Amino acid sequence: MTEGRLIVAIDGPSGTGKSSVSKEVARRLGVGYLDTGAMYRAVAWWAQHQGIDLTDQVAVAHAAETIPLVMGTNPDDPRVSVDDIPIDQQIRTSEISEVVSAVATNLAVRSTMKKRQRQLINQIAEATGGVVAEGRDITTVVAPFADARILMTASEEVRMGRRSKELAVDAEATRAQIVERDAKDSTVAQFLTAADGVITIDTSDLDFEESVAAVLGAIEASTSAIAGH
Ligand SMILES: Nc1ncnc2c1ncn2[C@@H]1O[C@H](COP(=O)(O)OP(=O)(O)OP(=O)(O)O)[C@@H](O)[C@H]1O
Ligand SMILES: Nc1ccn([C@H]2C[C@H](O)[C@@H](COP(=O)(O)O)O2)c(=O)n1
Repeated sequence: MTEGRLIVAIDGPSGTGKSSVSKEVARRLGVGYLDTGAMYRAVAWWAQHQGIDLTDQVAVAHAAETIPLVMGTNPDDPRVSVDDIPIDQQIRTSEISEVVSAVATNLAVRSTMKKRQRQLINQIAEATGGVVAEGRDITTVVAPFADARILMTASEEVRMGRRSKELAVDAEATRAQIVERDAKDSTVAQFLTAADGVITIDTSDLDFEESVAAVLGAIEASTSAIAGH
């Protein structure tokens, strides 16, 4: 740990429970939280709001550089706003879920996001004593220096079940979206298998509380290993 600041990086495919588990872990540790997927969603929403065609890579990259985005980092209320407009609901619509990969696979956008996310991680850790940051490339690209690096996985069936329960829709209706999005996103980020030094937690047979306990255990193991070094 750097000067008493705890940085936790969590990656994994869609629907594994990264956001809900990360928020709870941040709450229990009394540190901040960063949802990096929400940042890609915000860029997609902002670009569309400005009439930009998401296949126009240069215009979308410019939108990512200039977006007046403010990320809430309180795990109890991680509000996302653009130009002072709260957009939490707008960015989680199925319309945005369907198009967000076009933004997330734009390499110029990823480069801008990496800088912003790394800056935010350091600022949040400075302000609250630590941060739990989650996404697809946090353990590998954005914060490979994190004190604990975790890949959360779950079988496709379990992930679809969790997502469809949450959205109150048929599991089959979510299959195509989840599978297609992960396939596209995994062309630019490694979140299907763990990189060296990253601890894998398979939550397929774990309930929510057990998943939180497993992540807290992995953080404890990683930080003890660093302290004993
Ligand atoms: N271990 C678990 N057991 C049962 N349900 C869980 C578990 N973990 C998370 N859930 C539920 O699964 C749903 C999906 O979780 P969440 O949105 O946190 O996933 P995610 O990995 O962040 O997905 P995405 O990357 O698509 O945003 C939520 O309703 C959450 O409460
Ligand atoms: N670090 C990240 C975070 C997210 N993404 C992509 C993956 C999704 O297509 C999109 C939204 O993420 P979600 O809110 O569903 O977790 O952003 C990424 O490429 N890198």
